[in-house]
Amino acid sequence: MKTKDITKIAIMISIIIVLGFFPPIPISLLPVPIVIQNAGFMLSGLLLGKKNGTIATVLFLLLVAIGFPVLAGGRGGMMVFFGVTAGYLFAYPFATYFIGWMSEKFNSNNQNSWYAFAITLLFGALFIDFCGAVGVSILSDVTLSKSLIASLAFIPGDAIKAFLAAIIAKRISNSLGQRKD
Ligand SMILES: O=C(O)CCCC[C@@H]1SC[C@@H]2NC(=O)N[C@@H]21
Repeated sequence: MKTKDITKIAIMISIIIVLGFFPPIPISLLPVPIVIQNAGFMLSGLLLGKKNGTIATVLFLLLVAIGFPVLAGGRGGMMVFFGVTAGYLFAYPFATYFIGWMSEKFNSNNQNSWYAFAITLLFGALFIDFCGAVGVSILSDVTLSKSLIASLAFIPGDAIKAFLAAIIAKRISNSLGQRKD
């Protein structure tokens, strides 16, 4: 792996950590808060692609697992992977991979923001919210149907994050593309 790739991965992990500084907002419908940090996994796939993006996401989750309090709300440790939000955490690397894979295959350099938005909405929002809702129903006393219906509350916010991630990815890809190094 090149130094450039390692640097990009390190920067992306830092971005995901910084996004975790925004305090989670609890909702009454589910024992799962609104967070900003999930936008980091969208950006990871769009900007770094399937391989490096997934490495960044997995390394971030490893930091969480070994106890660094870098998850939204300052949480960390193995227990979060058995907690009520575990479905979301396990979905994050797959979402990053799918976003990276689809954007590399059909939208190199994130030139078409609408396409980037569509795949980010599909995998970064709907897929994660679905896996998370299934996890909530397994790991709490909320039924699957209630969990799925309540998860609809996340969709507007996650759609806005997907839209912003697509715009940011295009701007960054454009400005890096213009550099001569
Ligand atoms: O930090 C955690 O333990 C995971 C939190 C997961 C929150 C999920 S991510 C998708 C959906 N959108 C949100 O804003 N919150 C939930």
